[in-house]
Amino acid sequence: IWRVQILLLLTLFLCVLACLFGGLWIQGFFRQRRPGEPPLDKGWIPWLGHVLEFRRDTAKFLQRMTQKHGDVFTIQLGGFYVTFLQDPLSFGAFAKESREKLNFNAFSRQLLARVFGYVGFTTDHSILEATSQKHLKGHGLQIMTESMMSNLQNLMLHHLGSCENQKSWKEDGLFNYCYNIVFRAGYLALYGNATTQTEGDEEKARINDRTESEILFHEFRKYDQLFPNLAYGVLTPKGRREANRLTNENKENVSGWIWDMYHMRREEGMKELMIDRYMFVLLWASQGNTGPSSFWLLFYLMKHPDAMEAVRNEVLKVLKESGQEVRPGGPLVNLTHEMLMKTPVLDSAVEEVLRLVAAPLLTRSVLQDMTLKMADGREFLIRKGDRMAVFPYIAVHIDPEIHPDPFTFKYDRFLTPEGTKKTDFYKGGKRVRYYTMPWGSGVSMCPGRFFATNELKQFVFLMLVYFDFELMNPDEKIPHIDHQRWGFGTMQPDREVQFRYRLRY
Ligand code: HEM
Repeated sequence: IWRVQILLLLTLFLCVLACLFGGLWIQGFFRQRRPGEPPLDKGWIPWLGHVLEFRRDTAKFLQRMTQKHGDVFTIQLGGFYVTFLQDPLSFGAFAKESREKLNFNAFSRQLLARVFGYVGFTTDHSILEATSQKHLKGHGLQIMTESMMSNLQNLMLHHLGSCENQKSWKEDGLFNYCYNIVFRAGYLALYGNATTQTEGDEEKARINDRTESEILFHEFRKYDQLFPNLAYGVLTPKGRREANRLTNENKENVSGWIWDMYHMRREEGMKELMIDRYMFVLLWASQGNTGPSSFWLLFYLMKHPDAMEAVRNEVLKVLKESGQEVRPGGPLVNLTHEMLMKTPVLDSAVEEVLRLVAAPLLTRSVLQDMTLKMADGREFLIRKGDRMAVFPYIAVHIDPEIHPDPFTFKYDRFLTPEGTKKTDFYKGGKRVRYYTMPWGSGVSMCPGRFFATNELKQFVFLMLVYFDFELMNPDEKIPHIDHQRWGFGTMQPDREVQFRYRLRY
C-alpha cells in the first residue's frame, strides 16, 4: 500500500511541478532574447518585472533603460513584455504600422474595462472616429467653440458690472481656478446646459449651470485623483466603489458629439448602465487634460513677462481687427472661431506648454510577429502577444538636440522669424517629423485636439482681456510634475500655486 501511496504522492508532486512550470512558461518566465530581437530586460521580480520602478517614475526609469540598452528595448511590466521605441526618427514605423500588426483597440478595450468597467462593441472606435469627424472638426467644431465661449463667459464674467464685483482682488490656487473654470465650461459645452422652460428663464438656467457644474467638478476631481492607481489596477475596493458611483451619474441635454455617441449605443442595444460608463469615459478623456494644461499656460505666461506681453498684444490686435471693443457696460467680447485662426503667437505658446507638460504613453498590442524597421536601416523582430510603446516626452519633447534648452519655456519656439508656425526641427542633421506629440499619433491620436486648443486659447483670451492677475509670490518656483501621472496626457503640478485676480470692468 505504501508503495501506491508514494507513487500517488509522486504523481501529485509531478503534476504540481508541471502546472507551476507551465504557468511560468505561459507568463514568459523562461523567455530569452532571440537573435534579431531588441535587448530584453526582465527585471528581477518574476511576472511584475520592472513595474514598480516604472510606476514610481516612468520618465526616469525609461531614461535609465535608454542609457542602458539604446533606443529600442523590451522590458517586462506586470506580465507583459513591452518593446519601447525611443528613436523619434523611427516613430513613423509605429504610428503608421497596419492595425493588423500594431493594434490600439485591443489595448484600449482592456484599459477601459479595467479602469471604467466599460465593456463595449468592436465597432466602438469607428463610431468615435465618425462622430469626432462630424462634431470636433469643421462646422461642428465651430458650434462647439461658440458654445465653449458662452459657457466661459457665464462662469468667468457673471459678476461683470454687478455691485457684487467691486473690482476687488480675489486670491485662489491657480491650479484649482484654471481647472475648475475650464473643466466646467468644457463640460457644459459638451454635455449641454440646463433647459429653459419659459422665456425669461435664461438667468435661472445660467445659475443652474454654474451650481451643477461646480458640484460635478468636485466629484470629478475625486476620481481624477484616483486615476493613476485605477489605470494600473491597484485601487483599493473603497476607491473602486467611489469611482463606480461617479461613473453612474446621469446627464441631460447633450452636445452633438455626446448625443451621437449615446444614441448609437442605445440603437445597438447597449444597457443603460454601460452607456453611462462610456459617458464617464468621454468626460474623463475630454476634461482631464485641458484644465491642467490651462494652469501651466497661465503660469508660464505669468513667469515670462515677455511672453505675456507678446500674447496680449496679439490678442488685442485680433480683437481690434474684429471691430470689437471692451468697454464698461458694453456687450461681452467674443473670440470667434475665425479670430482663433489668426493667433500664431498664442498657438506657439500653447504648443510650447504642451511640449513641457504633456507626456502620454502610446501603447499598441502586437497581433502578429513583425519586423520593426528603423530609420537608420536596423531591423528588430517583435513577437506576437507583446506590446509596443512610445514615450515621446523623453524621446522628443526634452531632447536638447531637437529642442535646445528643453526645460525652459520659450513662447516663440514654434514660430519662424517671419512669425508663422515653425515645423522644422532636426536631430543628427535629419528632419524630425514628430517633433512634439502631446496628442499621441496614428489611429489613437486625440480627436479633441482642435477643440482643446480652442478652449485653451479662449480661456487665456478672456483672462487677458477682462482680468488683472498676478502670482502672489513673483519669485514663485516652477512646481515639479506629479510623477504618479506620467503616461496619461497632461501632467499635474505636485503643489498648488497662489495667485490673485480681479475684474477690470
Ligand atoms: C490639452 C488637452 C488634451 C490633451 C493633451 C489630450 C491628449 C490625448 C492623447 C495623448 C490621447 C491618445 C492616447 C493614446 O494614444 O493612448 C487622447 C485621446 C483621446 N482624447 Fe484627448 N487630449 C486633450 C483634450 C481632449 C478633448 C477636449 C477631447 C474631447 C472633446 C478629447 C477626447 C479624446 C478621446 C475621445 C480620446 C480617445 C481616442 C481613441 O480612443 O482613439 N481629448 N487625448
